[in-house]
Amino acid sequence: MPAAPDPGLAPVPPVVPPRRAPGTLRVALLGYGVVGSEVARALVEHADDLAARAGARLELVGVAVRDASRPREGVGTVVPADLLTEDAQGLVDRADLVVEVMGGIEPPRSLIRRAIASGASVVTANKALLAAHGPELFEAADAAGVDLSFEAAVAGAIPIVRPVRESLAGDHVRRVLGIVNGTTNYVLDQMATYGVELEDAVKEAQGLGYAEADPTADVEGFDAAAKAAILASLAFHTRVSIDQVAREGITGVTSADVTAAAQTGYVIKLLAIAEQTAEGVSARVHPALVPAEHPLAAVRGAFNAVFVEADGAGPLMFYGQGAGGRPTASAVLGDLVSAARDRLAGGKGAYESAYASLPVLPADAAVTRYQVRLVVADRPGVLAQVAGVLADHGVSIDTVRQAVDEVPAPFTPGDGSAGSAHLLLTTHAAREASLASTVEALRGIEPVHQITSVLRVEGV
Ligand SMILES: NC(=O)c1ccc[n+]([C@@H]2O[C@H](COP(=O)([O-])OP(=O)(O)OC[C@H]3O[C@@H](n4cnc5c(N)ncnc54)[C@H](O)[C@@H]3O)[C@@H](O)[C@H]2O)c1
Ligand SMILES: N[C@@H](CCO)C(=O)O
Ligand code: NA
Repeated sequence: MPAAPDPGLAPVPPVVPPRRAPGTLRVALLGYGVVGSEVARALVEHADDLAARAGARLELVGVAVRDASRPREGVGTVVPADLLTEDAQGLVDRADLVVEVMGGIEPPRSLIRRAIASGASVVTANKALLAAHGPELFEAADAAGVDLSFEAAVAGAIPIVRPVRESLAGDHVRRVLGIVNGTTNYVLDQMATYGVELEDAVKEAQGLGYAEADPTADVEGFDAAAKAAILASLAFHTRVSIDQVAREGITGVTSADVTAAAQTGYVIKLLAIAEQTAEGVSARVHPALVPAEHPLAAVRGAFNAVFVEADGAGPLMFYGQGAGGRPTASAVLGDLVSAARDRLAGGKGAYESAYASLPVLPADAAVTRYQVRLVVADRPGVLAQVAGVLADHGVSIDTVRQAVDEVPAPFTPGDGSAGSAHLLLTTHAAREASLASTVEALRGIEPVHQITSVLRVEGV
């Protein structure tokens, strides 16, 4: 009788069927601007590495632009000129993977739907589109069994979508505080560091390729609001759209505010905030005072950072470049390689979960602390009168400072009239609605000459 085979050497049947021979996946690129040109460059220049990582060659089969005859850097040298086309639909129809870096709602929305319907996976950097029409696109991608990936849409190069969606899928996220717009962080930093005026700093940010085509989207907080909606949806497994995000941009921030913040131990940042409370989810974007010692205060220039607080993990901070062609292309290419791998493995990757269906709270339900600067008559009893107004509205004072010699202008920008004093009140946490009515009431009392600024305080 032959000896029984040694179980240690017995052939083990393959559990996973062998992968099909590496082939080629056709990549359509929609848009050849700041981001698209860098994606195209990498696809051409790093083709061998990308093929080895993806498991198939990622062949750039076309680049959709508005005007294919216009000369463009890299076209004819890095990227063959005959790849440029004005027929985006025709290009989508002959692709396995579609990269949308055009921006705007249409035609990207229709093109992405068309790609999904034809069985292609999609990578997009388009936060405006996802924040407005994400659910319909995710549902279509789920139904078609294809990926719709968007790491570049939130905080550019920083891996944040994947960590929140996948690495934290077993935890309970409570709060996300993000500096998610490079342009406004650059502007506020230039104002704080060099005393540059807001408009001049915006022009510089445009020149550096950080700003959206219409920089109002950055300065007025729309771009950050789109990212807040996406982050809130991911973090809380629910759906939040951009029109549910309370939004205030940085145009009301003066150089006096920036200087006063520095003098009182704060930095002004435009924050995207997503929070879950017992009542639901709140998402908002506004300038805020961040304590100088908070990690977000150290985020300079056009850099982005997202601070996440989760029950199990505790505080986490994700930091890096949130804008610019190459950084953003890095996130797009990471998604592209993942989508290619998923496709070769015969399925789709991680998908969005919105099972929680949480109510999204109105703007005036947000609870935070405030710093109010005001100019009042300098006479006995005024402080008590001001404190009384706050008490009447259920807003509790944490600290009061009166401007004295060691805190010179611009902490004291008042009306310059004799006999006025400059107060700085910091409150305990209060509802936005209570604070708004408090400020209204303060404006109505005689000893208050001027309310110089009202800023929310976050990260304390
Ligand atoms: N620039 C950044 O730092 C950055 C960072 C993250 C995300 N994004 C997002 O990436 C996307 C692209 O941004 P960008 O800065 O590269 O923009 P861009 O304006 O520099 O480039 C857009 C490109 O799309 C093309 N295009 C636009 N509409 C078209 C149409 N209807 N038909 C054919 N082509 C069209 C333009 O010709 C151009 O080539 C946007 O969604 C943006 O929000 C940009
Ligand atoms: N305009 C955006 C680009 C990145 O989404 C910014 O300034 O951050
Ligand atoms: Na990102």
